[in-house]
Parts: sequence; C-alpha cells; structure tokens
Amino acid sequence: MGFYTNLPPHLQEVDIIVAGGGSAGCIVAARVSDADPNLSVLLVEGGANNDDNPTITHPAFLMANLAPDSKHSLYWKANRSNDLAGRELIVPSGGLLGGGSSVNLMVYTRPQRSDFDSWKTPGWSADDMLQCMNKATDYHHHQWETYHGADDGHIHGSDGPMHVSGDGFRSSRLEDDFIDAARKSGWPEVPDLQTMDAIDGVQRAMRYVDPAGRRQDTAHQYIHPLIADGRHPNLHVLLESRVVRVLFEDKRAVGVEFQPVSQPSGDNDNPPSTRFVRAKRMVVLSCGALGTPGILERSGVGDAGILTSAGVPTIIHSPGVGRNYQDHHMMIYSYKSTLFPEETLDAVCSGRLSVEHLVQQNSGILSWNGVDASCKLRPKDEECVSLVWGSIHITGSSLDDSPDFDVGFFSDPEGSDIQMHIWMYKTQREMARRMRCFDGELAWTHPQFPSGSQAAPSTASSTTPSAPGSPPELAYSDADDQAIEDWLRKNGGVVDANLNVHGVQALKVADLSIPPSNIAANANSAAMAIGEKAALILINELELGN
Ligand SMILES: Cc1cc2nc3c(=O)[nH]c(=O)nc-3n(C[C@H](O)[C@H](O)[C@H](O)COP(=O)(O)OP(=O)(O)OC[C@H]3O[C@@H](n4cnc5c(N)ncnc54)[C@H](O)[C@@H]3O)c2cc1C
Repeated sequence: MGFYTNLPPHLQEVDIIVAGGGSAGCIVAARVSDADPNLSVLLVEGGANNDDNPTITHPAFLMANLAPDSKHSLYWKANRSNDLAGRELIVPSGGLLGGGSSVNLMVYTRPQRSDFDSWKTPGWSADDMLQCMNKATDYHHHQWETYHGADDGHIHGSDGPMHVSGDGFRSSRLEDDFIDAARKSGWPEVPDLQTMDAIDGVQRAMRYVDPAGRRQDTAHQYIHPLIADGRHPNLHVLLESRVVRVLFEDKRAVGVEFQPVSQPSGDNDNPPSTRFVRAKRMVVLSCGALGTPGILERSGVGDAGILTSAGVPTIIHSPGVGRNYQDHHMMIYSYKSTLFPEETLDAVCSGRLSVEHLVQQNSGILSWNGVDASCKLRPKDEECVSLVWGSIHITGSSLDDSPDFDVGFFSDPEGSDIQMHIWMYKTQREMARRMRCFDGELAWTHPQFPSGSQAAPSTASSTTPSAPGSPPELAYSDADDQAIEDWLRKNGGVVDANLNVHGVQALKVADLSIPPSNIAANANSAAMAIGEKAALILINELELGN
C-alpha cells in the first residue's frame, strides 16, 4: 500500500524518518529504501499526494498551483519591510508530495562551477556535485544542439530518473525572436549554458519535462515507481502530516512529533493533538529552506535567545539556525505583443481554455511550461555585488505561530542588491525592445518613471570600503586565514560536511537550507543533487545493502 494519512499501528517505529517529501526528501527516501530492503523508511510529508494530478503532470497548468488559494503551495509571509515600500512579501514553496519539483516552472538550469566550489566543503566541490546532478537526470539532446565535441556524456546525466528535454510544444516564432533580439543587444546564443562554465549568453530552454510532455517531479520519478513495483514494502509515505519537532533522548534524535492536517489547529487553551513516530537509526529533515529552520528551533536547536523568547527549552545553542536566508529575487515585467493567442499561455492561464477541454483533446500545449529561452548574464563586478541575507525564526512553540521572517531583500545599506535589479531591468528591456513582436510595455508591470523621462539611467556606484586607519597592518599566514574561516564556519554553520546537525546525534538535514551561499541558477538541480549526495552519505555511513 505504501501511502497513508493515518499512521498504522505497525509503523510506530521505523529505521529512518525523512521529514519533508520535496525535491531532495523524495530522493533520499527512495534511494535509501532501495539500497536495503531490510531498512524501513518513513517519508512524512505535510501536503497531499501528487499522484497523477493533472495540474501537476501537465506543465501548462503550472500557474494553477501558485493561485492564492492553491493547496499545492506553502506561502511564507515575511515581515513588513521599509526596504520594499512597506510591503509584506509572500514567498511560495512547494506544499505537496514532490515539493518544489511539483509546482515549479520546470526550467532546467544548473549552478556555475564557482557556486559549488565557493562552499569550500570537502566532498561538495563542483565536480562532486556534477556527479550528483547527473545521477538524477536523463538528458535528451535536442536537434538544435551542437556540442562542438564538448559533451562526451559527462556534462549531463544519461540514466537518472528525471528526464530533461526540449521536446513538446514550443512557441518557435517567439523563441527565435527573443534569441535574435538578445544577439542584437550583445548576448550571443550559446547551445548549452548548463555546463557549469558557460555564461553570458542566451539558450533555447531545456525543461524538466519528458519527451511525452509530462512534468518530471521527484515524487513521480523516484517515489511512485517504488511504491508501485511491489518490491519495496520497506518504503512508507505518511501524507498530510506536518512535522512539529524532532524528539531527542540525551541529544540523540529518536523520532518526530507530527500534526495531522485534518486536526483542528487549536489555541492556547486547547492545543492541537499531535502524534509521535520513532526512528531507530536516523532522522533526516528535508522541509526546505523555509521549513527546516522552524523544525530545528521548535526542537530546541537554535539560538538560545530566540528559543527562550519563543518558550522553547534549548537543547543546543546553534546560532546559525534560521540565519543567512538568501533567495533569488524574481521580478516580472510584461510586454504587449503581436503574437497570436495560440502562441502564448494566456488562454490557459486566464481560463479561456478549460483544463477538461485541453485534457480531452490531448492538446500539444499541455506539455508547455511557457519558457522557450533563458539566459545567464553576469554583470561586471563594478555594476553590482549582492551579499544581502535575511532570516527566518520561530516566535512560539506551535506550528501555527507565524514565523519572524525577514527576507532581507534590498536591505544592503550600500544599495548593491538594488543596483543588480536596476541592471537586470535595463538589460531585459533592451532585449525586449529589439524583438520583432514587441508591441510596447504593459505599463503597470514596469517602474513608474517621471513624466517626460526617457526612462534612463541610474548607474551603480562603486562601493569600495575606505582604507584602514594608521596602525600597521597585521600579517596573516595561510594557517591564520584557515583558522579564521573555520571559526566563521563553525559559528554560523548548522551541519557538517556529512549533513550532521552540530551538537546532536542521529539528525541530518538534506535540503536547500544547507548551502553556505546561494547559487546562480534556478535551484531545483542543486536541491536534487543535495538529495542524491545525502543518500550516498547515508548508504555509506549505515553500510546499507552490505
Ligand atoms: C514557484 C516556484 C518556481 C520555481 N521554478 C523553478 C524552475 O523553473 N527551475 C528550477 O530549477 N527551480 C525552480 N524553483 C526552485 C526549486 O523548485 C526549489 O528550490 C526546490 O524544489 C527546493 O527543494 P527542497 O528539497 O530544498 O525543498 P522543497 O522541494 O520545498 O521540499 C520541502 C517539502 O517539505 C514539506 N514540508 C514543509 N514543512 C513541513 C512540515 N512541517 N512537515 C512535513 N512536511 C513539510 C513541503 O510540503 C515540501 O514538500 C521554483 C520554486 C518555486 C516555489
């Protein structure tokens, strides 16, 4: 059977609990349960099953999962921010089995080599992570690609569960138009921008969509096949059950407390009823960059001051938990075009074409995610450097206490992060203006320039720090530098290179909350690589399959 919304009596204790069934969590649970049939694995997911749900499997319905009332996404409300004109930003993340991979835009992009190497963590170099990304993917080369002999089969994966293709519906006229306009703006077409080295160009987009037009999410590609094949009775998935906290005995993780979604939330006088499940060998947290910090803090692992204010007894003072939140800022500027309606996703998104009609007709447009070209453009150093971090912390011990969530966007006192956006705005606008189908800006999605302005220029200013004062400079040896780096890492870090949470035993984290710094790409490939890496670490440590 494999899927439950009520934990059956025989599953009160398992070997491994994976909390959170998203991009990384599904991979961890599937790989370790497949490695050893004697190992019982329980994946606990807060959201619903995604199995064969048409709004998930058909790429064209992607916007339905991001509607304000969608049960497929979680919406994290940030604090009101003066840096954002007084707005309370909402950050979405996946909220059902498959997590972000079930609701994302399916764009296949990968980090740059320098992103991984800058983590400076043994075992997590760009070469290590390339192997993990490739383990997850089966890349279908498209007819337009010419590799100049570069791809000897090692750049992209060829036998992983997640198919990547450029097949299915494409709005070819628009795609060619954009690529041509980018070239006129000085950005050439590059056949493959996902080599981890290529940069400064535009590419015809590849997608996490298989050649038959189905979304590739980690639940459909890793979990469902194992549950269906009848050979993995050791893999169990508990759905609609939100993990509240990790249970500890003598600082060893021994299970989790969870709250079935069907339970009323309760209040101070009548707290919601919760349940428990025990893990004999390991608990792995994989609830995402916004979900995992709260679980750690409710469990007593976090900054002691924050835990005390929230009424949670401290088990380990770990000041890095919930700190250093970084994200990709996404701005959408829209343009009017001379395209025909069938060359856009408008009719699907607006509801002019119904889901039922399109599915009945098996329409080709169902396979389309609306992204036919993408680019990776690097501004010059003097144009911007963005190093702004936010944070997310609990304010109370219950799942329903709203987090204290500071996105940190645009909060750099030097303004470097906003300069990045100004650069991006101008760059994309020059491309759009060079497209043949360009028919003007959709004004309300653009900045409101003063009347009479030609919408010009605000240039980035160099923000070189002032020179040090009069004392002679200290001389540092390489070993001194390493010592400083180690101290900084320990002070801010939450997990070690094997994903163990500092200060406790039998607890690991495997999701996008662990990277020391952000990556320059859409994040799904990195999240999946973390899942593959975590599985390798667990299989090795627990000597599974031997
Ligand atoms: C709208 C959107 C569009 C995106 N587009 C792209 C794209 O085109 N290409 C790309 O590469 N990347 C894209 N991304 C990013 C990418 O999908 C995510 O970065 C990635 O899925 C994160 O993986 P994760 O494993 O860290 O977390 P998630 O995939 O978010 O997994 C976390 C899981 O934990 C569950 N959970 C949370 N709290 C609890 C709890 N208390 N108890 C139990 N379960 C819990 C959630 O329901 C979820 O299933 C997009 C993301 C979003 C939100």
